[in-house]
Amino acid sequence: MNQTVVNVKDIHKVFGKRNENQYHALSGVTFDIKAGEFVGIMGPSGAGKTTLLNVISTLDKPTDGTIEIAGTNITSMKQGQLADFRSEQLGFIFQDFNLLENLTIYENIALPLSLQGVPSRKIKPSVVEVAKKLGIETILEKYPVTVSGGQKQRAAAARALVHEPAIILADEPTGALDSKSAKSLMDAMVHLNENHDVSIMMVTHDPLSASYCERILFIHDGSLYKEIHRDGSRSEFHHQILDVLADFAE
Ligand SMILES: Nc1ncnc2c1ncn2[C@@H]1O[C@H](COP(=O)(O)OP(=O)(O)OP(=O)(O)O)[C@@H](O)[C@H]1O
Repeated sequence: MNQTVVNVKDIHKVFGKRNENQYHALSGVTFDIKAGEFVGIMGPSGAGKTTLLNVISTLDKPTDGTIEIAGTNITSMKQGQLADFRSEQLGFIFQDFNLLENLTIYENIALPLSLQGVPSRKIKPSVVEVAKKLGIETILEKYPVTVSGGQKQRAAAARALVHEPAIILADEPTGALDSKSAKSLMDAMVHLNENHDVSIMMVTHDPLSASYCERILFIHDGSLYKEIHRDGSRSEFHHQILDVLADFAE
């Protein structure tokens, strides 16, 4: 049986103080992500996707409910412990790459390990290995400004992966990429997921990027609206996704 990497149980998030205008951004969301799964989170604007990602990322606390990541209950952890947990167990990929411009691609990828105090002789093999997995081993000495958007996002993916986190959390990773770079990033993510057993949770608005996932959770008005699995081809799954999104437009 597959191990559970993320267990989200009856999560609520209420913004605003009691007696004021309160907003229920999440209302009882429950789901699991198993080790080695590639799960997409979709839903209309304002549905609660970013709020969900923030509470799973430990960047915000749910008002109620529990979240376990790699067997640890993060909802009961203190701030200091959370920072350590985040840097050891989570890998992040954002829309805008967040690479440091004055560091080389190599130094950017090495950053999570440098911050953890890993000696540099141990860092090098890890950086080279992850760069090979993402096909960017030839640009390691370059600076971000000199490489393409697609290469920057692969470097960001390598940085998210170098410390072997329990899960990669991606927020609109293809949002700033042209369609060719987006396709090659999604191919790279599928390769990591299928050949290296990397668990990924990705929030996206883009049905084509989402079609690379194995399973999509649709959030609507702070609740889980629907869940679909990919059984056939990617193009069939793409159509299934578009059908669910059409429900929201009605
Ligand atoms: N700090 C906050 N204070 C009050 N309301 C908030 C706060 N953060 C988010 N919200 C509200 O919670 C709801 C869910 O927001 P969220 O950003 O999670 O949606 P989303 O699905 O990620 O939307 P988008 O696709 O537009 O990014 C929105 O109505 C938003 O206005």
